[in-house]
Amino acid sequence: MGKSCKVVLCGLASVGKTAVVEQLLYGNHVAGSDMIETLEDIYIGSIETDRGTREQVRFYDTRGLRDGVEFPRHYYTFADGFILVYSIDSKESFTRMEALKKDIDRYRDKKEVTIVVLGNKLDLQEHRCVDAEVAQQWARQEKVRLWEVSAADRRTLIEPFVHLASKMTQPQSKSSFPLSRNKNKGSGSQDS
Ligand SMILES: Nc1nc2c(ncn2[C@@H]2O[C@H](COP(=O)(O)OP(=O)(O)OP(=O)(O)O)[C@@H](O)[C@H]2O)c(=O)[nH]1
Repeated sequence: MGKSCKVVLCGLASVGKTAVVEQLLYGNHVAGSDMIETLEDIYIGSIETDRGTREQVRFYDTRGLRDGVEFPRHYYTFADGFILVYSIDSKESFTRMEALKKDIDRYRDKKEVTIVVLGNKLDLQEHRCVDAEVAQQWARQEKVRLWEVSAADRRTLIEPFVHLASKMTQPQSKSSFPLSRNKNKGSGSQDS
């Protein structure tokens, strides 16, 4: 088991942040169940990576953003990863998520954080307000991965969380230290 990574879940209120993390870890969220407003909850999970290792992840489920509620700045600097959640039936939640991504880029002082975006409530197709292709195009521009998921269907959550855990714990490539013990010039390579 490697080091524990810190992942912050954030987004507009009621988009399903708690539902997503509880469905992933416990498999017991029933969509539409009574909601309890989160202040901050911490979940510890063991997530499998695409290398077959298991990594311990601390999920910080944050207070949902509402009018007049700013996302606390300290999260920007201490997280190793972010899960930005919007709901496909709410354009406002997408706009708020975009603003969060901008603020992460502006305020994080770590060189690298992994960001995964979830368009939740995929089961509410008939109420869709955020176009899937427009969302994917935005994600490509921002160089982040985006999945549409439903907290009601745990299978939709596996791929994004495996991706997140794998990226956050990716071993440093040897080639990122190009000149150590190597007298040949120009032998370095760039991380993709
Ligand atoms: N249909 C449907 N409902 C969902 C889904 N995910 C969450 N919900 C419902 O949406 C409501 C809000 O879910 P929460 O998980 O409490 O949302 P949250 O973002 O954690 O809310 P705050 O803590 O207030 O920010 C609850 O009634 C959930 O059951 C989903 O994928 N589909």
